[in-house]
Amino acid sequence: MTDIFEAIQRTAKRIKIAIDTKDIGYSQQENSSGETQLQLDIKCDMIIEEEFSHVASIHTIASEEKEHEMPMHKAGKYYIAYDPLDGSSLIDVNLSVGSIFGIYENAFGAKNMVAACYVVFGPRVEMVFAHHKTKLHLLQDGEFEFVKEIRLKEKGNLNAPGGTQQNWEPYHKELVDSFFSEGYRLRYSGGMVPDLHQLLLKGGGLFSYPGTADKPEGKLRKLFEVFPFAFIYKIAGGEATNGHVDLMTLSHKGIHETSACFFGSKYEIARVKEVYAKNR
Ligand SMILES: O=P(O)(O)OC[C@H]1O[C@](O)(COP(=O)(O)O)[C@@H](O)[C@@H]1O
Ligand SMILES: [Mg+2]
Ligand SMILES: [Mg+2]
Repeated sequence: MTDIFEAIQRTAKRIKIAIDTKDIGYSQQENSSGETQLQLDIKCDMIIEEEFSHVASIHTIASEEKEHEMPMHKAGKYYIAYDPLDGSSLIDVNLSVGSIFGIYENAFGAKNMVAACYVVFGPRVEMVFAHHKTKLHLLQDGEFEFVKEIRLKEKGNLNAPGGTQQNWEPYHKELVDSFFSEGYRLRYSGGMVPDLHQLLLKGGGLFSYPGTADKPEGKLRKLFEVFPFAFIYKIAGGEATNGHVDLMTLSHKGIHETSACFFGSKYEIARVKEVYAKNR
């Protein structure tokens, strides 16, 4: 696992340079989710593919920017699914973006996840790696330094509601509004990495990306967005659900499948489950 941890650190340093210097124009290509890829999405994907190709323990990779899985080393046991540049549409307005990694053993699938990691590219570069604990690292003078273990409180005070409100179910709107009525404050940038990072570091709250009339299974992709954050939140003492069941119990069809998702501290997720149970 240390070899993977170090490879991710190398990708983070190279992606930081790419973000700072690379032309951010659009490519002519779309990814498997039908989104036009930025030159930078493709560049970051190539950086990660290249760094992982040197790590013998990696068997196969899957990327948001690649249609199919890509085999790497036959003798390796880890399967890594990653989103090379999450929130890339925020680059041109200079908001924070990130990279997300789900690390699976023997095959892709929530039940096989053994570690997860994300890197936030904001005013500073930070990396959160969850294995047996959820640990924060900060890039300083070219090296990542351990900062602290992250633990969520039982209840937070931030609310990050994703999805097109016009298409929310009425009970979902009531749920979101009820947190605001309780004094929760709105925090939503449109980048799941900085939005979920903020909740983790400020003690908790709720991030939701529900199923809606236009996107019944939500927008966020299971293998490289939903499962990694579900794993990270659970190790940090929080919870993650699709409204009905723990996200880590879900199966997946294909590497780009999406799921409705809610991440938060225990109090908020219990409320989500209560409301969704009544509206099945
Ligand atoms: O604009 P919306 O519908 O709120 O969606 C925001 C979500 O989409 C994403 O940008 C999707 O990720 P990509 O940028 O990697 O496609 C998440 O980071 C974010 O939480
Ligand atoms: Mg993404
Ligand atoms: Mg992306």
